Amino acid sequence: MIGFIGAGSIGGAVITGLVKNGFNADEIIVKGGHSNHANLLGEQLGFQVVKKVKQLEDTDVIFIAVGANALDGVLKELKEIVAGKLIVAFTGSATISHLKQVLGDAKVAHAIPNTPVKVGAGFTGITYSSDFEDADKKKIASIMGYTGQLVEVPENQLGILGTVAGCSPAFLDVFIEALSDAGVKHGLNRKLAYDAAIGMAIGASKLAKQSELNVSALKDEVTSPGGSTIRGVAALEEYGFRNAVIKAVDAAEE
Ligand SMILES: NC(=O)C1=CN([C@@H]2O[C@H](COP(=O)(O)OP(=O)(O)OC[C@H]3O[C@@H](n4cnc5c(N)ncnc54)[C@H](OP(=O)(O)O)[C@@H]3O)[C@@H](O)[C@H]2O)C=CC1
Ligand SMILES: O=C(O)[C@@H]1CCC=N1
Repeated sequence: MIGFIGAGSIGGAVITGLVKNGFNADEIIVKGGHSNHANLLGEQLGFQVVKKVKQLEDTDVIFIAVGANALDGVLKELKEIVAGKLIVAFTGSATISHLKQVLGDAKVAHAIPNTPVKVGAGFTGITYSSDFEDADKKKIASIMGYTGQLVEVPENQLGILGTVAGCSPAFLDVFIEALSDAGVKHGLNRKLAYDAAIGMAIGASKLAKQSELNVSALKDEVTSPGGSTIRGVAALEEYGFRNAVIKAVDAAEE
């Protein structure tokens, strides 16, 4: 059995990705928050929702998906049942040392998933406490594997990895929205403009993933000499697109 504390944006996305990709909903127990959100998701996906952290006693892995303001309250309750369990916190501000300090001897991990976990195409960075054994890591990997890729990194790289993979779905969504706005400005209807922009993002990402060429060379393949694309690339540079992306990551990191 696995447990979740919190089923908001990221908790809900991970749970949805698990269930939609074949993880048995009967093996999931969720401790919800103050709203009805966890109950509604539970009705949709078929997992059990409980009112107290203590009711997660029979689980062997617990994912914490609450925000920073609720973390310490949750950890305090968790301490009573933590023995022998693996604890994985998604809370952005959590650190291994803080989790260890409050939970004592528990094996803890800090992970930053991204919202594409919801469709099994996620990219999650994770850092484990030093007492995590290979079998423990395999157990977490076998669960998170339902939601996409899981990559272990040292704790000092988890923040930036979480920004590059975890915040950036919002950056890409803004790009897709802007591209579709431009299509509408030039006469496409909104649905076709979104279909084209999203279809391109999926296709170009798939090509970048599968091709032996790096993205710079893939860009070169699109930019015909004297053609329209290089003029668009030049305009992106003129308006500081590359720097805007770097500044967005800087801002998120701060
Ligand atoms: N959104 C994302 O893409 C990502 C978020 N994160 C991190 O995950 C954390 C949560 O973010 P996000 O999901 O966006 O935020 P949300 O506000 O969407 O979700 C937080 C959830 O926690 C629930 N909650 C609060 N207190 C408790 C409690 N005591 N017991 C059980 N549940 C509780 C809330 O339930 P209710 O509203 O019902 O009270 C809410 O559904 C943040 O620290 C964020 O940095 C990490 C990676 C990606
Ligand atoms: O905005 C946030 O705080 C979280 C962290 C990664 C994605 N969303």
